[in-house]
Amino acid sequence: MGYLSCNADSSIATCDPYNWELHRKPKTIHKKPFKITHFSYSDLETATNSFSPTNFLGKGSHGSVFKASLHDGHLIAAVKKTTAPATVDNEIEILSRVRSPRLVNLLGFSSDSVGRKVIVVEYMPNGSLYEILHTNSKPPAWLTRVRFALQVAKAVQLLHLSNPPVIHRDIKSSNVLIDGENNARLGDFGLALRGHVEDVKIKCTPPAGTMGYLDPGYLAPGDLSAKSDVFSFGILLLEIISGRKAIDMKYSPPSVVDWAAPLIRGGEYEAVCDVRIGPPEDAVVMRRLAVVAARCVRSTAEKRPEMAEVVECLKAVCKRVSSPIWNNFGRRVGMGACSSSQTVAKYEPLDESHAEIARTTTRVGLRRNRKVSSVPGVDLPSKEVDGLNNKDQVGRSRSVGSGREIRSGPLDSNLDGDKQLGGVRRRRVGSGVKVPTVRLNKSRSMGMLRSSKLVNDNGFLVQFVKNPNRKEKEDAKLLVNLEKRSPE
Ligand SMILES: Nc1ncnc2c1ncn2[C@@H]1O[C@H](COP(=O)(O)OP(=O)(O)OP(=O)(O)O)[C@@H](O)[C@H]1O
Repeated sequence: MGYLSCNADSSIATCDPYNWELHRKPKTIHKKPFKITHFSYSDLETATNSFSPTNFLGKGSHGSVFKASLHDGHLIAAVKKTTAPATVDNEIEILSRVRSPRLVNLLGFSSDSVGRKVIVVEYMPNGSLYEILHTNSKPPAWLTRVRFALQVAKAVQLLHLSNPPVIHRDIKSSNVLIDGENNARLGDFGLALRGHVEDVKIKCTPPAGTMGYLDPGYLAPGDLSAKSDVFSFGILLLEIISGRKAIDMKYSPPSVVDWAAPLIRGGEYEAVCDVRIGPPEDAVVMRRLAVVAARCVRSTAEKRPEMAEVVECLKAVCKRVSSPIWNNFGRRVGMGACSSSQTVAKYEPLDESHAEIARTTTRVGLRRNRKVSSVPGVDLPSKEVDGLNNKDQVGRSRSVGSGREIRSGPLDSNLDGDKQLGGVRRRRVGSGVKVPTVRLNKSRSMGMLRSSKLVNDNGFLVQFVKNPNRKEKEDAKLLVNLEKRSPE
């Protein structure tokens, strides 16, 4: 069973955005129907200077993206040429049914002389969140980070509230693009699935995603739920807070969740903030961001919050960051309040030596995240996770960049530095909760890493409320509220 595929022409012909019902319509949905254009390929060739290097915007795991100037320069678009036709069909099918200012929207499509489809989407002139966080010389300030986090959370919420829901399956910083008004938008729907989790289509689609962001509990088609997106969003949030990549071999542990989870659990919220900008002035901001990220990456999917809850939490955080004077009024009286812009300026990049010292010292190399995707024809496990044994398999497709095959045999796991190869096994941990442990081989295991401590303690929030004296009342209330909605 492979990617979802559909005939683009027919999917577009039958597409009607008015039928895109939502359980609860977020304000961001466009009410008007939108037009998907079938561009002539020669027009796209002209618009991209024959897909010339000067128009090249970037390369992903399935193809390249070019800037196109259409309609006499009145429409600037991005044209994606891909080597994986199924992902294009899927992206066209899904994006023709949903549209929002929070998404990189579909403008149209075309086919070359041999029938390979290309997809035309809105052009995002300000790069990706990955670049902003990891390659730009000036790291973004807290307000920018929180805004981006909120905007992505809204995008994911919108997808999950659609009817039928859309599960993106590939939320990561390189799929968050920044538009001309400096707003974050979620793009790349090549792996997205539209439907209810009990639908045969979803039940038959092998797991896919990107190493480092992939829900460790998503091992078989039947494991998929919107909570897998919540997990990936949690990793993205940790990345936004810390400025660390989802997986970075410069650090030990390389996985951002394995590094951040114990710190957050121990109440060391500021330890996970990006050392280049220091913690936000308002300590509550850091605490809330860390708590919500930690909840999103909980190993038990049911215990993760819904995106609606994450959105509400981030909205509140956004308010606090954008109005620091009001929020910190009590604290600042007598200390001299500073303006919002001053607050931001205070945490602009520290000098390089400071940042260097503050970083973890175990640097062993650099590695980009890899996309793993469904492989047609892979023999999938029929049993539930509880019954996984050595014969169970999850298909993995080619890795990004390296062009090497990722094992499609039994998964190897790497937990607590365990480097053994082998099949899927189970571990019983402190809380008595059974957790499937998946072995990845040494060089490819990072995406499946997770904190055993996180599992052992069976959740962060229990830890947080152990020492209520150290927390502000308001935070305690927040945690209790969050926990109530996601009972143990
Ligand atoms: N709409 C767009 N506007 C501007 N640049 C874009 C747009 N879409 C993609 N890009 C650029 O092209 C690059 C490749 O995008 P693509 O979606 O193919 O892959 P990716 O998300 O980086 O990786 P992967 O394929 O593994 O998800 C992006 O990193 C980005 O720099």
